Amino acid sequence: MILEVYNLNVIYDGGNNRIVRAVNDVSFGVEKSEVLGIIGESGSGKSTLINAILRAIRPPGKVVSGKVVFSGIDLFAIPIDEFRKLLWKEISYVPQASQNALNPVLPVSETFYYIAMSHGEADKKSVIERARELLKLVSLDPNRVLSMYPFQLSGGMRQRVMIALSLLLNPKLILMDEPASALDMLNQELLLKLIKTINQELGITIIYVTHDILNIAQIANRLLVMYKGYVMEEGKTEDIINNALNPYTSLLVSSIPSLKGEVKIINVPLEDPLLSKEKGCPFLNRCPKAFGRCKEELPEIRLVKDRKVRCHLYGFNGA
Ligand SMILES: Nc1ncnc2c1ncn2[C@@H]1O[C@H](COP(=O)(O)OP(=O)(O)OP(=O)(O)O)[C@@H](O)[C@H]1O
Repeated sequence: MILEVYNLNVIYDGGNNRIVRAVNDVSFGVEKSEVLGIIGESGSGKSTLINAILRAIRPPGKVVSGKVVFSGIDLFAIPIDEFRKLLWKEISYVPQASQNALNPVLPVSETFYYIAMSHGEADKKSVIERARELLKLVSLDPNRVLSMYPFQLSGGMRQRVMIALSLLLNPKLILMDEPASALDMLNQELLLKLIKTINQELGITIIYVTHDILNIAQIANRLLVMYKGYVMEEGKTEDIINNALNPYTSLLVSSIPSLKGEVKIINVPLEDPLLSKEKGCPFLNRCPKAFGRCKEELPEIRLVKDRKVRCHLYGFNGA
């Protein structure tokens, strides 16, 4: 395993007992060289989970408990400056609003150099040489792009520059938070192809966070399905797409028109964020299969063959 997350709990404390439990007892592992897709609708805690792994939760947010281990290193236990040394070099991050993440007053070449320099790579010539290679890899023309400022690049180009930047110091793991969300269809397709190349040809492990199951199903080896901060199901992409076990996952899968031939309209209003520790299943109010026990008891995560699922339908002897 390159990354292991154990029993992670993150809250946002809004005062007056308004506590949002954004990440609830989340545990999972990521194998070296795989693409893990983390999927869930808006507000399910995906970004909070990624930010927690990156030690980037700020007040009113708080990591209440949990442990994250990267290549044997306990990420929460090391001093923050040791942790920062791992960023870009070992773990890179492509943020959700990646289009706005580039420094607006620096040309692209200086951004590459700044990041390399802040990690001890002082030879500008070799940094720019590497930047050229990477820009070519992401299908951009280095002769044009290196001297351009972010405002001169289109959204799709900026996104690709960010991905090139994330590769600059040869990381082993890249965390991507909704990288395709602001792109048009064509750019989304190009991005997915690029992520496949990065994973398969460079052997880099990727965690890809999204609400778009159609996109993620094309590139992820495994999926982790989140709802209201809970992991509802985890398994191989193929198994989940062909035979979702949790009713929430079924709902997500049935929204893929090209795979299932129909689009189900979910006409149940979205719920408020989770404000208190719930008694029953987090999906109770929207679940077509809910029964008595679902109201009373939060289902545990159970192993069903090689799948993990949180649902009382699978509560007895892993049946
Ligand atoms: N700074 C904050 N203060 C209070 N609550 C927050 C804060 N950030 C996130 N939350 C809440 O935490 C929960 C999880 O949010 P999060 O952004 O992690 O979800 P998400 O799945 O990434 O959603 P999206 O795809 O919209 O980014 C939501 O209920 C959200 O309202």
